[in-house]
Amino acid sequence: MIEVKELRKSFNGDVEVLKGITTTFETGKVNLIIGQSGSGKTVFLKSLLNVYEPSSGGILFDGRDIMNMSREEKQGLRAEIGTVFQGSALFDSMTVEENISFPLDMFTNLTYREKKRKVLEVIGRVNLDKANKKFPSEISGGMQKRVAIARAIVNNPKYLFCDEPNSGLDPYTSNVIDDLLLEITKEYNTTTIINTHDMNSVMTIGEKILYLRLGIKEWEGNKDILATAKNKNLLDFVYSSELFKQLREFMLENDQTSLTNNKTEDNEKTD
Ligand SMILES: Nc1ncnc2c1ncn2[C@@H]1O[C@H](COP(=O)(O)OP(=O)(O)OP(=O)(O)O)[C@@H](O)[C@H]1O
Repeated sequence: MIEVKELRKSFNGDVEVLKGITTTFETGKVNLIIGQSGSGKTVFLKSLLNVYEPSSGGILFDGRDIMNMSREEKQGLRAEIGTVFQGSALFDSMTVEENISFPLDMFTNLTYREKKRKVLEVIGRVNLDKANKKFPSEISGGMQKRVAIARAIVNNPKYLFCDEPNSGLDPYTSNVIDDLLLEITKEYNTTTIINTHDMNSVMTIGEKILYLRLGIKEWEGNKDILATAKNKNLLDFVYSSELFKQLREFMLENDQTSLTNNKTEDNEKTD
């Protein structure tokens, strides 16, 4: 679990980008951060990772506040975090297998055989068995994402951070990646935090959704209550596309029908 308390971030004492965000991300859940461009999603994610030092507030990784950690403790925590950054950020000159092994080379003293076993295990998990000797330039964008995910989970992380994991992917491949991230979150019991612009992800894997606007937590909830949310800014943002607007109307209509049916059933029971 990651608890965020009154998190603030400004750069060079200038304009405040994060304006006191408080929230909780539970273990074993997929947590999505959404919001317009410039709302502070990346700064938020990088502050949690301590790539940016927060101006004030608290960030507790299962009770351990990163703001009070020594350099060594931060390094220890870093080994517990898997990251999938935009564009996959793979090393072009390394094979798929070597890319995935990288965190094990960096953070562990495992033997060559142990590393190999772990690497092959996650390669199997993300269905890349036939690509392990290939270079990133020889595989598709979707496969590159799967390599990035395999690399992020190879060291059994407690926390998984993903920045726009679907960017540049077609809708089908995006779904495959979403499903994989959800499955991995359950299997590895990670606290998963994903920055996304993908409304399909929001509707399908958003176990928790945090909506940021102008550096403020404007709304939080989950995909099941999104359709009935009342926050106008959130609705304008999420349902800005005609397709999602229609989907919401359909969901609300169905909700209304089921409410009416329930009422009738209740009345019948009392009659
Ligand atoms: N290193 C930095 N120094 C100064 N200002 C920054 C820095 N990084 C981000 N900002 C500012 O913080 C604000 C939020 O940026 P951020 O990248 O977090 O937005 P975002 O919600 O992730 O947008 P997008 O969806 O386009 O990626 C922007 O106004 C941006 O200019």
